[in-house]
Amino acid sequence: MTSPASPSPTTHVLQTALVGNPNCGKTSLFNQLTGSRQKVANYAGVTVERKEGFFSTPQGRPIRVLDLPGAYSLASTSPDEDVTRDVCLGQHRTEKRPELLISVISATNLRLHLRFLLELRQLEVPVIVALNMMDEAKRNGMTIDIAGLEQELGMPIVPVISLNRQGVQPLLEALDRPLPPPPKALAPNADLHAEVRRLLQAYVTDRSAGHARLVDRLDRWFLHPVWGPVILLVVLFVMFQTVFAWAQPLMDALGSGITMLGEFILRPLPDGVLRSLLADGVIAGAGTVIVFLPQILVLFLWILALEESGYLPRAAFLLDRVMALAGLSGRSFIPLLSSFACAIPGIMAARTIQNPRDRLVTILIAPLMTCSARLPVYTLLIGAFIPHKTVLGIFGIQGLVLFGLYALAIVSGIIAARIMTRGVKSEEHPLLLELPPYRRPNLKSLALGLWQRAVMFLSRVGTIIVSLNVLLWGLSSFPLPPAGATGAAIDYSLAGRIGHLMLPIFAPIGFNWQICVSLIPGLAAREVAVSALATVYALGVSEDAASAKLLPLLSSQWSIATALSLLAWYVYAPQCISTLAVMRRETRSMKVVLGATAYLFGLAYVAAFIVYHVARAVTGDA
Ligand SMILES: Nc1nc2c(ncn2[C@@H]2O[C@H](COP(=O)(O)OP(=O)(O)OP(=O)(O)O)[C@@H](O)[C@H]2O)c(=O)[nH]1
Ligand SMILES: [Mg+2]
Repeated sequence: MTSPASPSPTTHVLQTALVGNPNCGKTSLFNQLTGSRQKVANYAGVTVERKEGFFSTPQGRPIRVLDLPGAYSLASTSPDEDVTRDVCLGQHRTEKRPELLISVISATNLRLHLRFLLELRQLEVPVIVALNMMDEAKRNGMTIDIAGLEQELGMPIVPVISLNRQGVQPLLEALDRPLPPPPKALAPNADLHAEVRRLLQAYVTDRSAGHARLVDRLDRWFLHPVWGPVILLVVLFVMFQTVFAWAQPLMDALGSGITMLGEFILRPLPDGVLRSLLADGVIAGAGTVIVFLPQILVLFLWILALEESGYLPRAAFLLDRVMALAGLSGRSFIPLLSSFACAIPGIMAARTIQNPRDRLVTILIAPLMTCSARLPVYTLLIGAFIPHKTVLGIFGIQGLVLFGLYALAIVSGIIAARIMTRGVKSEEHPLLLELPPYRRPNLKSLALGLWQRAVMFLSRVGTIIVSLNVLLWGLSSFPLPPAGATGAAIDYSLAGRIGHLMLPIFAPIGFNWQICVSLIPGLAAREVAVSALATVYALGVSEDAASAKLLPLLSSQWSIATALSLLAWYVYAPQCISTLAVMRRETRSMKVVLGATAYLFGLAYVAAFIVYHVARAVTGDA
């Protein structure tokens, strides 16, 4: 990654690294300095890898800065903290030891953060202290004698607010001054806790009691043994209801827009291969997936707001007992929760788990958590087969079914983890989780986060989805049917034949050959199954494909048992190459990847089989 100020090769580039406790604002500071947009959220353990960036000071000094995972001390206990320790001690495989450490500490949590700062003194590397979150400190009525503390610690301290560029200006100016000398190391047997207490007493006046009371009052509700879980359930429930309710009008508008655009593009084209490629391959494929953008954005609006609010670690704390049912600890909660956005960051977040067994099991069940790529498949099938009605006046049945699919995945994950951890005794250690302050989500960063998601989704549609779909279109259009053939052309194509060949395996779970065809490109990425179905069905019908809507087609051609079976398949099937690749990278074991693939496909098949046959018995379908 390069920032606007990539240095010229001849000048010396100062090597620096941001070091500090988790959640003190290192990545926020990194983003302000370098203009990048790395992930920031209000809980410990967001950054799990080092990230590099470049910038220059107001006087033009070129600087390379590393954003490091948060650590509580240099005695690392998990794979993410290893990176920080190795870089600081100069033991990292590829990173040289930084010439300057920028120690980030939060003014609102000095008791914890000063301890790590004191530990850095033994490194004998120059340190500049970025005293972050000065806005909150001021709001809470804290006063800090910066000059006094600076003198005592022997390191320059600059107050910063990492929420905007202006707030980090003091640090930029400090970086223009000559490097400070390395601070003097403390005596090897010094009591760091006692030292921190002394420093706080001498230099900090904390009047944030009122603020602390507010946090306590909120925690009394959110962490309450009965109300806590009730609130969590209500939050999740409302979230899934709104995914349907808020997004629907936008999806309808987007759908009509795409149909109009398609007609506009296709009108001048004569019948033939080009028209079919555009209509059945590109427009039917990309169009059917793009309409899901509003739903994905509503889901992410919730996720981003929850991440920033400080609520997530509280939910993890509440669910510690539920996680114990799975043989795991609350530590696995955030990696698993991240997997609801996408399993890839979820699997990477498992680096924050110290216990290797818990880490592996978390990685293995992360793909079961319902990632956002499943949403198009779920919504399409729910839209086609589940009536758009409400029960008890307010709960949409469609939202309920969606909630049910998420719940099924969670319950399955717990059972799978339970089985995997059976017989292997976990070292019992109590859950130690840092509860961050509550914070009102910042509208600008929410908007920015949503924008990034939208760009990511659309570029996925524009690249992987369209290209796979064009490939599928080719396979479904050629070879052309023999002269005088009567059936649909796709029956004679390569894809049609492959679909028919696969049928004996999938017929017992109610899949038809069209679904079989869509499963193949759907192996690369889940949403592709939707665009692939659109193409296969568009090519199979005689009227103009752009007007052939997938939803009514499915509801008229599939039985509800088939639809439910496919939904069950999608709860489990590991249809995402990138997830498997990240699993391989994080566990460094092909055996784990193959095992995970086998167990997930096995589960998918069994679940689809049961659902199909039960649904047929219930609906009286022949
Ligand atoms: N009010 C306020 N909030 C801040 C400031 N700097 C960061 N934050 C918030 O603090 C939280 C943590 O920020 P991050 O930048 O993700 O922290 P980090 O140190 O990189 O955390 P890890 O990667 O988990 O170690 C987020 O909610 C930020 O929005 C600040 O100066 N003022
Ligand atoms: Mg970070």
